[in-house]
Amino acid sequence: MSDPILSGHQLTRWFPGRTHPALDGVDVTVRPGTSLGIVGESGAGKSTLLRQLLGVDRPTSGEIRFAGQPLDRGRHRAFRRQVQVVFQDPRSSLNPRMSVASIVAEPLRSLRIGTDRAARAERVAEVLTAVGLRPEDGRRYPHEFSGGQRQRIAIARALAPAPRILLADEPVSALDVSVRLQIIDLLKDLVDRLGLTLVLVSHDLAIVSQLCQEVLVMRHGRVVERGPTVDVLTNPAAEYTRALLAAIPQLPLDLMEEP
Ligand SMILES: Nc1ncnc2c1ncn2[C@@H]1O[C@H](COP(=O)(O)OP(=O)(O)OP(=O)(O)O)[C@@H](O)[C@H]1O
Repeated sequence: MSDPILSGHQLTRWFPGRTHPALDGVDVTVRPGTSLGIVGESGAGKSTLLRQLLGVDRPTSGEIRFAGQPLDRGRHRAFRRQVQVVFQDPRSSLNPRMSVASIVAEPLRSLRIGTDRAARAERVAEVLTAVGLRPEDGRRYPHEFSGGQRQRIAIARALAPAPRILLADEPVSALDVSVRLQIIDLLKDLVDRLGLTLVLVSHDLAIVSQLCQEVLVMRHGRVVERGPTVDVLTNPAAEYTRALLAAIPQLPLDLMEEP
């Protein structure tokens, strides 16, 4: 088995004024080329865990390691290039005053990738095409796009610096039901095509079952169950997982296939 690319060891996170920790001794291991889903109800600690893996929030105790090294000095350039994120709501994550091309090029500028404007413009056109938009869409502004297209723009921005790891926090839950499947299919396709490592937070086990090989079930800041998604969904060990499963109207038909 390959070494983890990203891992968290005994992560605990207390927020001031709270009587319980948001994370309580969580271990998580992400191996290159795999996909991990983090599920649980609202308040379980999923987003807090993702923010730790992204290095934007520090654990009260415990350690994040990236490529075998502790991330204790903060997010160094290689980390910021290789670990990118897509958030839930593209409306608030895209600056309305910037053109799509500027938005997508932003990580290239801040990470000083690409020597000149022409090289950056070429990369922007490339990633817009990869997410199903047109290079000329770069001249337009976020409000001119639908919710699903705006999430495609956010995904293009995340892909621009050619990351190895894509973190996604509820990437389809702000979208109309009709476009959710399109974005799930796009993520699936990109992960396969680019060999990305995916860590996906979702309250929805059905979405995790479509995108992730492994799943980690959280409750009250702790991991209650983990394992291959197919095993956890077809034969859940924890009562809590069974309750989450019972809340899904119908599991996808392809559940038994490898995602
Ligand atoms: N900045 C903060 N200050 C205080 N408490 C916080 C903060 N961020 C999160 N919490 C608390 O930590 C706990 C875990 O929150 P978190 O957002 O990680 O859960 P979640 O599983 O992602 O839920 P949701 O699906 O609702 O986002 C909750 O009790 C939440 O209120």
